[in-house]
Amino acid sequence: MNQSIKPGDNPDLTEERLSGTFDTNSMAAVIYGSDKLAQRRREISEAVSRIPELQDSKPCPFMTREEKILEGSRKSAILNRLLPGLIDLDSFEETVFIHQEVIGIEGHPLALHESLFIPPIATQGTDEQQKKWLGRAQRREIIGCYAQTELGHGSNLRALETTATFDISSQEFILNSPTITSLKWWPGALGKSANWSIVIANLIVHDKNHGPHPFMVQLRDEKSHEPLPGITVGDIGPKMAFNGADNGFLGFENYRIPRENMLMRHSKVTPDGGYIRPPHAKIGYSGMVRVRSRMAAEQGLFLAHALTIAVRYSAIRRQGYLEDRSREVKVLDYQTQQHRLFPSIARAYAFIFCGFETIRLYDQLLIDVQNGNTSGMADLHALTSGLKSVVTHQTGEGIEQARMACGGHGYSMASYISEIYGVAIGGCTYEGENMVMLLQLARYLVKSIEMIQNGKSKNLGPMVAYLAANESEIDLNLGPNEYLKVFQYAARSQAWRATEKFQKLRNSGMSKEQAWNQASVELTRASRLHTRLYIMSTFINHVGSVVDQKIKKVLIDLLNVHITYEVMDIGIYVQGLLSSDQMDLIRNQLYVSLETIRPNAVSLVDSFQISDMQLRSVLGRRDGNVYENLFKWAKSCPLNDKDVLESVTKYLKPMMDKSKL
Ligand SMILES: CCCCCCCCCC/C=C\CCCCC/C=C/C(=O)SCCNC(=O)CCNC(=O)[C@H](O)C(C)(C)COP(=O)(O)OP(=O)(O)OC[C@H]1O[C@@H](n2cnc3c(N)ncnc32)[C@H](O)[C@@H]1OP(=O)(O)O
Ligand SMILES: Cc1cc2nc3c(=O)[nH]c(=O)nc-3n(C[C@H](O)[C@H](O)[C@H](O)COP(=O)(O)OP(=O)(O)OC[C@H]3O[C@@H](n4cnc5c(N)ncnc54)[C@H](O)[C@@H]3O)c2cc1C
Repeated sequence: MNQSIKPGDNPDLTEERLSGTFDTNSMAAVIYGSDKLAQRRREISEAVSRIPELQDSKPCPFMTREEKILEGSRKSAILNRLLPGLIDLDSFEETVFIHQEVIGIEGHPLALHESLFIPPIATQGTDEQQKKWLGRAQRREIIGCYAQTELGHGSNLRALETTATFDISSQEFILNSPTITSLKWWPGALGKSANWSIVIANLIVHDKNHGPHPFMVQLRDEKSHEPLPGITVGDIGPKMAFNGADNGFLGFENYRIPRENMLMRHSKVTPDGGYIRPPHAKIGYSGMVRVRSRMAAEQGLFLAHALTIAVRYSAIRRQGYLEDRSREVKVLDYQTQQHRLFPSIARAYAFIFCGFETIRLYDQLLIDVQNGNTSGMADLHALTSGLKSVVTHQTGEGIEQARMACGGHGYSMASYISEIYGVAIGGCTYEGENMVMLLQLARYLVKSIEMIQNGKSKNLGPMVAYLAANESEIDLNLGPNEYLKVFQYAARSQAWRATEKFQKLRNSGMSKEQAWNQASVELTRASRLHTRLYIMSTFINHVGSVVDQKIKKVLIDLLNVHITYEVMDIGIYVQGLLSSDQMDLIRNQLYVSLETIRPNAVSLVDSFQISDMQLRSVLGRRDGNVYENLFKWAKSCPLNDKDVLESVTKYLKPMMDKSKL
C-alpha cells in the first residue's frame, strides 16, 4: 500500500500509487534503518507542519540573500526554543532532519555548528575542554564554525599559513595570518553569524612547526557581536547556491588565546613548551573523515529529492502518443525517460544504504580511537575519500538528468531542482576536492597491489582482497554475484594497469611525484571503479538482508536496474572479459528491468517520504496538482506585484517612444 494517497490528488498520480506492489512505510523503514527511525521522521514532519511560525514566509526563490539569512536565523532561534519538545536532543540525525525540514537545503547560520564545530570539541577536546565548551555549544549559547581552508590553500593542508605560536611567558598562543593568501576563506557561518570557531593553524613551539592543529578561538564579543581586536572577519559574497549560509573570511593579527584553547585530547603542548605527539599523525584530520563518512547518505538524499520531483512530475506530465492516439501518454512511459531516471533511483537507494554503513563504520572507529586503537584509520580514510568523490559526482549527474527530464518546467526555480543541484555539487569540492580525494584512495590501492607483488596478499583487508584474484571467465547465467565478478574484473584490471603505469614511469628514472602525476588519470579511474564496486557490493548485501518479501522483491528489481546499468556504463573496462553477445544480453536485461520497475517508480520515490515543506517544489508536490500551483507560484512572483515596472517607464518606454517615426 502506498501511504501517500489522499482525496483530491491528481488522478494520474493516484493511479501510479495504486499500481505499487509494496507498503511505502515498510520501504521507508528499510531506507532509514528501522521502522522507529522512519516513524520519527514522519512524526517530526507532522509536528512541524502544525507550527505556523516555522512555515516559510515566502518561497525561497523569491528571497534575496539577506532575506534567506534572516529567515534561517529566525527559524533557528524558534527551533532552539521548541527543539526539546520536538526531537531527541541527543540524536544528531533528528537535529539535522528537523533543520532541513524547517529551513531547507540552502544553508543557515547553524548548519556547520552541529556538523563541524561540536564534533571536534567532542572528539578532540580533553574532558576539561568538553566541560567548558560542549554544553555551551549544545545549548547554543555560542555559535561556531570550522575555519581551515585559506584563500590560497585548501586541498593541501600542509601548506596552510595561519600560525599559532606558543608564548611560554604568557602561556598563550599568538595567532597570525602572515599574508593575504593565509586568510581563512570559505568557512560556513563565519561571515556574520558565528562568534567562536575551531581554527586550524600551524602549531609553532620553540620555532618548530608541528603542522596543522585545532584551536578554539573566540571571534566576536559575546555581548556586542563585534569582531574582537586582532580579528578581521566578513562574508565572502554570493555563491552558486547555498546562499542561506554566510561563508566567510577571517584574518588574525597577533591575536592571543590561552594555552588551554588548543584541543588537546590527542596532541598536547605542556606549560614548559613540550610537545606530545598524537597516537596517529593524521588524527587531527578525523573531523573531515567524519563529515565525509556522512556524505554518501546526505548526497543520496539530495538525489532522492530531485528524483521525487522528476518521477512524480513525469507521472502527471502528458506529452505525445504511444499506441492510443486519443490521449497523450505520461512521459514516464517513454523508455528514454525511464532510462534517464530509474538507474538514478537505484543509485539513490544504493548511496543511502552504503552511507548508513559508512556512518556505522565511523562510529566504530571513533570508539576504537578513543580506546587507543588507530589501526582502522587508513582504511576508513581511503574508503570515505573514494565514496565522497564518486557519490557527489554521480549525484550531480543524476540531479541534472532529473532536471532535464522535467523539460522546460525543470529549468524554472519552481521545480527547485537547480538549487538542489547547486547545493549537492558543492560536495564535489568541500571536504576535499574530488580528484584530490580519489588520489588519496589510489595511494591505498597502489600500496595494496605492491603487497600482492611482494607476496603478502594474505595481509590485504577484505575491501581490497579482490585485487589478488584471477578471474578471466564469467558464466553469464547472470545473478548479482556474477555482475559483482564482472565489476571486480574491471576494478582489478584498472588498478593493476594504473599501478603498473606508475611503476614503469618510476623505473624509467622519473621522480615519484612526476610518475604519480603522469599516471594520475589512470589512478583516479581505478579509484572510481573500486568505489563503484564497493557501492554495488553493499547494495547486494543490503538487499540480501531484507526480510519483508514484498519489499525484497522490489529491491531485487531495483538492484537489477543498478547492476545492469553499471556494467553497461563501464563496458570499456570489461571488453577483455565479456563478448559482444554477453554485452547484448546485459543491455536487454537492463531494458527488461526498466519495464519491471515502472509500476513501482512513484512508490519508490514516495518511500523517501520527503514532505512538501522540505521539497519546496511545485513540480514535485505530493498531490501532483502541478499546473494550478505553477500558475499561483508565477502570480506570486514579486515582479508581478505591479503591471508596469520602472524598467519600462524609465528606459524601455522612452526608447520605444524615441524610436517611433
Ligand atoms: C543544525 C544541524 C544542521 C546540520 C546540517 C547538515 C546539513 C546537511 C546538508 C549539508 C549541505 C551542505 C553543507 C555544506 C557544508 C560544507 C562543509 C565543508 C567543510 C569543509 O570543506 S572543511 C575543509 C575540508 N578540507 C579538506 O578536506 C582538505 C583536503 N585535504 C586533505 O584532507 C589533506 O591535505 C590530504 C589528505 C589530501 C593530504 O594530507 P597530507 O597531510 O599532505 O597527507 P599525504 O602526504 O597526502 O598522506 C600521508 C599519509 O596520511 C594518510 N592520510 C591522510 N589523511 C588521512 C586521514 N584523514 N586519516 C588517515 N590517514 C590519512 C594518507 O593516506 C597517507 O598514507 P600513506 O603514506 O599513503 O600510507
Ligand atoms: C560550499 C562550500 C562550503 C565550504 N565550507 C568550508 C568550511 O566550512 N570550512 C572550511 O575550512 N572550508 C570550507 N570549504 C572549502 C573547501 O573545503 C575547499 O574549497 C576544498 O577543500 C577544495 O580546496 P581548494 O578550494 O583549495 O581547491 P584547489 O585545491 O585549489 O582545487 C583546484 C583544482 O586543483 C586540483 N588539485 C589540487 N591539488 C591537486 C593535487 N594534489 N593533484 C591533482 N589535482 C589537484 C583540484 O582537483 C581542482 O581541480 C567550503 C567550500 C565550499 C564550496
